[in-house]
Amino acid sequence: MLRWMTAGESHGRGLVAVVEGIPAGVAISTDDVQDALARRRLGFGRGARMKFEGDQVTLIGGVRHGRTLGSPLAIEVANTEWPKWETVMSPDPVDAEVLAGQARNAPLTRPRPGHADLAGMQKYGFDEARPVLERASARETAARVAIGRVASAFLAQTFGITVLSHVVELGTVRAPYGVVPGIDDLHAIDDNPVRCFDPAAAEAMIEEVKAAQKDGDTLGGVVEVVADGLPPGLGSHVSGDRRLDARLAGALMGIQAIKGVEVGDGFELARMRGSAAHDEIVLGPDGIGRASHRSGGTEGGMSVGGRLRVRAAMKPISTVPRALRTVDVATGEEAVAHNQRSDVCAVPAAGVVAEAMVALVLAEAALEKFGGDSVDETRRNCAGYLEDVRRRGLQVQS
Ligand SMILES: Cc1cc2nc3c(=O)[nH]c(=O)nc-3n(C[C@H](O)[C@H](O)[C@H](O)COP(=O)(O)O)c2cc1C
Ligand SMILES: C=C(O[C@@H]1CC(C(=O)O)=C[C@@H](OP(=O)(O)O)[C@H]1O)C(=O)O
Repeated sequence: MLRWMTAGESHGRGLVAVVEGIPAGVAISTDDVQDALARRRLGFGRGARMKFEGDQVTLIGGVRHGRTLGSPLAIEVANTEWPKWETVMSPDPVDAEVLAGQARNAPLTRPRPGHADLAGMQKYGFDEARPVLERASARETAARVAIGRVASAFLAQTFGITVLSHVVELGTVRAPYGVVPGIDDLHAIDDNPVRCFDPAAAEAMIEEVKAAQKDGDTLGGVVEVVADGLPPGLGSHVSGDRRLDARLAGALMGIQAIKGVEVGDGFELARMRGSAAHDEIVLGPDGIGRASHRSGGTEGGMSVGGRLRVRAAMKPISTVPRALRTVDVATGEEAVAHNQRSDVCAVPAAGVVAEAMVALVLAEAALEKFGGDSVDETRRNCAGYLEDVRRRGLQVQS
């Protein structure tokens, strides 16, 4: 069983993530996690905060001499900006007069449409948005990326699975539909400012971000996560909550601002006839397999083996510089939403977060299927299963 959790506020001392259930023997280092966090910070359109704030990784527990121990893994992502926020975000009580002198502590009473501000104030009984937005903020995704990096190391080292993402839509720009890059191409786009493999689309996406920024506006988009090398049989048809699709969708929808998920050709399939939509079953060189990959790699809530494709749609950033209408909850008067600064677009970063969530779900499903307390044991269990699949004349990679 794999379980995970994060804690920490956007302007707090730092974030903490704990993941339990990763087998012993996974090679992982502080640098690996630090590099994963650096990938999340990239992307054209992100705000000023990405430049001046730093993530400082400390592996607190669960790793010794570069290998996991099988015990809970705890990772701290400390925030280099903490000294500036130490008073405003102090966990301990602060003298009211001292707080009153802090400009950063000015009550945020003009909630932003589309953010968690107003709903959180309603639910938790706060008079202003700070106590809500501090946790709602996608800064928290740094902690998820940290443990996602451990999950992807486990997947790569145990099964040879690679999980990467690319941006398929940004604002109104769409990369050529249905063209899915190979894993090498996906590695190569890491340096691309919008993480889009199609040069013309990437160029248009950059222009679209510039135009939105000029207009004081924000953008969303769609990312696709590709996982290569899956064994068949992750997830199950037997109950809705065990379906791999359901778990992937839940994990991706759990990312801030993600409003839609599709597996494989998803919504496009809904517009096709059945004769064109399904992946026909054929005799391949290595046994019985599939002629196409429109399903995105799952049938009946189970991985079919090979490539998994899942997309997540991100709404435009809700802190719109050309601020939207709101009501000041302190005065009851119409106002414009508070807006200090914001990302214009964070779609490429959301792709990196989506990779982390997919890696965690796949690691969880793989451990359910194969068990094992060490990487060697999990690998052995998987090899025995795949041998049996092959013996029965079925392909292991569709
Ligand atoms: C990587 C990333 C960066 C984000 N950056 C911002 C931002 O700068 N400003 C903002 O208002 N929302 C930003 N968001 C979105 C908000 O966190 C999100 O809209 C908010 O938590 C409300 O949740 P909901 O959109 O799911 O309803 C970002 C989301 C992600 C995934
Ligand atoms: C700090 C991060 O993202 C933040 C996510 C975020 C939000 O509202 O979600 C709002 C912005 O912060 P602020 O409102 O303080 O400028 C982003 O910078 C990060 O991704 O590390």
